[in-house]
Amino acid sequence: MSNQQTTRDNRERFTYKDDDAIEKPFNWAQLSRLFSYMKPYKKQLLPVLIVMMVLGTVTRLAIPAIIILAIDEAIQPKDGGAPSLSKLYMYAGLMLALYIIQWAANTFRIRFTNIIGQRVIYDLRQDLFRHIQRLSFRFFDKRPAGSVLVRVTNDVNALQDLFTNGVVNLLMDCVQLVGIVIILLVWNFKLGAAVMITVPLMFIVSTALRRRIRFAWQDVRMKQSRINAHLNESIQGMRVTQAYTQEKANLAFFNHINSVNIKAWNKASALNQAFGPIIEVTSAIGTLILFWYGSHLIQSEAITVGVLVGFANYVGNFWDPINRLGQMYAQLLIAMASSERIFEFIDEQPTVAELPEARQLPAIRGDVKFDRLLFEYEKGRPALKGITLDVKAGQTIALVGHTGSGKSTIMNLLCRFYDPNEGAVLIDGIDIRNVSIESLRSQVGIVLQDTFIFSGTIRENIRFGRLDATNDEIVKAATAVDAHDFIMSLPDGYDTEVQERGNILSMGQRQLLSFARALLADPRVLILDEATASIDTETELKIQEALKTLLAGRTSFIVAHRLSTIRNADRIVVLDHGVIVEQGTHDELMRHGGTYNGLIEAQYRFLSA
Ligand SMILES: Nc1ncnc2c1ncn2[C@@H]1O[C@H](COP(=O)(O)OP(=O)(O)OP(=O)(O)O)[C@@H](O)[C@H]1O
Repeated sequence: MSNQQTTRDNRERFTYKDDDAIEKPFNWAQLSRLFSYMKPYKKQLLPVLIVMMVLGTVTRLAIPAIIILAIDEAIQPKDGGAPSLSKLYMYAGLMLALYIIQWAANTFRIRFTNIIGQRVIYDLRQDLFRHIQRLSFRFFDKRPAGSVLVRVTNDVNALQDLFTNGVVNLLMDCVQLVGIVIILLVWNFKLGAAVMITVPLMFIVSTALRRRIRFAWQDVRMKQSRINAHLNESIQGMRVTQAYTQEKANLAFFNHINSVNIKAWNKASALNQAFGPIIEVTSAIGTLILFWYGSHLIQSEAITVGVLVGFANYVGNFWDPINRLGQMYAQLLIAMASSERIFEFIDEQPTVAELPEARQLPAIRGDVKFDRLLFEYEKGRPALKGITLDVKAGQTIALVGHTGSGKSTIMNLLCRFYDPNEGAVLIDGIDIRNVSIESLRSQVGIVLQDTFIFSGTIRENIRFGRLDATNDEIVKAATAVDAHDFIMSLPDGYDTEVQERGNILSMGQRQLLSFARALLADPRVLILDEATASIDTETELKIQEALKTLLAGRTSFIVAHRLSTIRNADRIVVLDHGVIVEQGTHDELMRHGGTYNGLIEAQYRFLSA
């Protein structure tokens, strides 16, 4: 294979779906929704802001006026009198005072808006996380974890500048601009209008550029989002990458997306910088007009030198906010794009919704009935095709069948991670769609094959089953499933810190922890997805014993892989392509000589091969 070929393959190694480009620059409804997050702080924010903004703006606008007075009354008095040093000192003192007030007002405003801005960001992130936690499995099925992560981190961060100083600066710049325009026009209408004649010109020239800047930043955001999604996936899949020694190939792909990102960034920032010269040229033209036309007016004694100097000062101040507004425009666009992505998540409704009139599921006995369940994850591909099963409280049911036959799906419906397309799941005769999700899941426990261990101590990981459990109860639960000894052999016993996904624990140990967790939760109905990984015989025995303790007195459904578990079940339900094909005890099914018999014989053949 040629080198070139390899590079091309690497570029196409992973595919990430780009977000759609946003055509409209502004969506006012969305902007107002974004600003509604500032509402709770309105009362706190407004009075302080108004005072600080007025102080900042008035002092800034007053300084050139004092310069005019200093020239026209102290340095070269209009009435032809002698220059006055004492007056000059007075004006200088006044200017110094104004500068100090301006500095104090601005410093206070910036600190204050930073604090409020951070609170708004906090609220937004909190809102987003609260909502994401409510979303159903279907939502997560469709998206890589990385893309969800990026919205809670990067997209919310992108709003930071806007909320901390952006909005206030925008307001101040607008007020300052309007103030300068009014002052210039009132002071000398002709000169004012002449100086500002270049403004519409600048807007026309920059229109095309603004559009290009907008698309360029959008492109940068997409490229960054791709990097984030890939990074997340790479870190999560690091073991597989290293096991298959794919580091070099992955690096080549990363290099590709990384350099594409840099190119996009360079392009956008070059376009952004082109905005500066446009403003500089227009401001230079404005200044030329000012001095050319202003000196005419001085000659005809229509204005004084002081007025010309004051005008020059105001005109200088006039272009600063325009320049900042240009930059602010890019910031606003980024904020718009990010808020659209954030609101898309916030507007996503959980597909498994709680009825408004949902009642609490009373303490249950544990009778479970699946009534003619039909279910499909994707339209046209049914995963369950009419499942009916009646289970009495306290029974243990083993679900067996080929991979993809629908075992986990039945369990997903019992926990209400999804709702069936047709049919119903009843617990003690109550349709689980009519009760609150919390009251259901607090009585239906699930132990997954891939035990999830969170960062924290072993104790806290077990306590996950019931947050108000005492330390004694935790030890009791761990002892009951025979996890106590191994926990005590860890460096800090129950206080040993385990990292995300429990990397320091073995598979068997993780399973025992998850049993302890479930035992602590003490649900009436227990679902257990048995691990397929083979473990040593001693641990296997331990797990079987622990299982007995865990299952005692509960209605249990086990997606079973071990013959020992299957044999101990009250009933074995055999699934095939979303249909129950057989059910009965081990002996009955073996005698029957059907699918189950085939599965068991295949397992024996495999074990003795
Ligand atoms: N989140 C999902 N989105 C779309 N299809 C899915 C999803 N989960 C499962 N399926 C499909 O539904 C069918 C049943 O899957 P299910 O996970 O219930 O099988 P299973 O019997 O538990 O398999 P295994 O023993 O391999 O865990 C399969 O065809 C599978 O491809």
